[in-house]
Formats: sequence, structure tokens, C-alpha cells
Amino acid sequence: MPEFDKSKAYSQQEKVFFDDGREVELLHYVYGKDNLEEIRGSPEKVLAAIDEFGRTKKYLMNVGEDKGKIVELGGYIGYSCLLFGNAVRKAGGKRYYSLERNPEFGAVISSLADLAGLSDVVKVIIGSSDASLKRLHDNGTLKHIDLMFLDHYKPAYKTDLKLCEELKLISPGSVLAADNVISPGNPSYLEYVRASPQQKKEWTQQANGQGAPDVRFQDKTVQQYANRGESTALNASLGTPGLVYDSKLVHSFEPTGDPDGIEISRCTGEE
Ligand SMILES: C[S@@+](CC[C@H](N)C(=O)[O-])C[C@H]1O[C@@H](n2cnc3c(N)ncnc32)[C@H](O)[C@@H]1O
Repeated sequence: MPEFDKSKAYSQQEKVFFDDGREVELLHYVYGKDNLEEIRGSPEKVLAAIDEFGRTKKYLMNVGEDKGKIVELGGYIGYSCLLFGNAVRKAGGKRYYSLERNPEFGAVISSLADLAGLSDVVKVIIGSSDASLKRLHDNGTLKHIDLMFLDHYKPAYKTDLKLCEELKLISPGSVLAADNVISPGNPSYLEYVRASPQQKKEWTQQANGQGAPDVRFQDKTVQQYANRGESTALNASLGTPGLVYDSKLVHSFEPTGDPDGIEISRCTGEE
């Protein structure tokens, strides 16, 4: 793995590291920049302004520049959305769906996507990921997901994946990229995408503990979004255990420089 360039490091994460007003502070920072007219219409320059805020002002829980029809679960202030939305457009793609539960964060994403000139590609969907996925499926907007970036409530990675399998949104040909599988870690998700269909079928027959976060998550991870009374209830879909994934861990860094990793899983078939 290459070395982390320390000059790019974000400020360290504080005890309270989001939803304390810094997201709107970021908007004032970006829109207050002297070179705003140069920034307008440039995803790269909006990303650079966000990085500058993360380095010189306050930590932001972005994917960061080292990791980085498409759906992301968890948009926050739009860093990954601009990074990947820009790549989608360059590759000739049409749509990047950013599913974000917090409406204030969703408004920040839309504002920065507009500034970056990406509002024709980016579609921000406000609501809990499981409800949004079901709605987008049921109204015919989403029939198949080519690439899904999972970066939201850690215990929901596995349950949302199983929901997508059941809805056939994820099927052979789909690729999953799951962030933060080292820090804070996601043992239940990794176990699932690395298991054989046979193993998953056995787990499905046992199917207990559905709807509750896996006990291996730390309390602070389970409670991360509890301050606004957001529900930690999880979707109880059984998934499609016969799906086969070819899965591998790509080591990388958090924007603070802390080691982390993304699990890349390609759905290769069904048994
Ligand atoms: C780590 S941040 C996402 C960072 C973003 N992907 C980036 O790299 O720029 C996680 C986001 O997921 C959102 N979130 C948490 N649980 C969610 C859920 N069940 N559905 C949708 N969004 C959720 C949080 O509000 C937060 O904004």
C-alpha cells in the first residue's frame, strides 16, 4: 500500500464530529471563497475547497481522495457524490443516486452538486436507505444497481445489501464498494460477502437476531445517529443466499491519515 501524504491530512476527529453546525459552516466557507467564480462548474475545485475545510477548519466524515446506474448509501455533505458523480459523467453515465437520511445534509449535497455543475447527474434522495431503496424499486426508477457504495449506518450494510438482493437490484454483474470495513470495521458485512452460498443458506435457515445490530459492533457505532432519535431498526430481508461474490479488501486511508479499507465485492453468479 502506498504511504499516506501527511500534508493532505484532515483535522483529527473530535468527540462530536458531525451534525454540530459544521455542515452549514462548510457551505459558508465554500461560497465565501474569493475564487468562487473559478470554483463554479468544477467538481475538482469544489472537492478541493471541501478538503481545505477538512484540513484547516474541522474534520468531515468524507470518503477522502485516497479511496475514491450508481447508488450511494449515506451522502453526508456530498464529497463521495461529487467525486463519483463526476467520474460517472466522464464515463458517459447518466445518474448518480445519493441516498441520505438527514434532510439538512441532503440540502448541502444538492447545493454543492449544483455549484460543481453536476446537478444533471446527481439525484439526492432523502430518507432512510431501506425505505428509499424500496420506493425507487417499486416506482420503477431503479431496476438494477451497477455499483453501490455503502457508507452509511454500519449495521445496515448487510441488511440493506440483503434487501437489494431480494429486490433483484443487486444481481450478477453488480459491484459493491463498502467503506470503513477496518475503521470502525464491519465483521457481519465482511462475513456475508465472503461466505459461500451454502454457508449463507444455512444462516438463512437459522435466521435469528434479524432486525437488531450485530453484537460485534461497538455501542458508539450502533448509537452514532441516535442523537436525533433516528431509528436503529434494521430491515429483516432474507436476501438471496445463492448469489456468489468475488470479494477483496483494498487497504487505504481515512482523510485524517488513519488506516482504513474498502471491501470491493463483485457479484459473479448465482447457485
Ligand atoms: C460517513 S457519512 C457519508 C460520507 C460520504 N459518503 C462521503 O464520503 O462523502 C454517513 C452518512 O450516512 C447517513 N446515514 C446514516 N444512516 C443512514 C440511513 N439508514 N439511510 C440513509 N443515510 C444514512 C448519515 O446521515 C451520514 O450523512
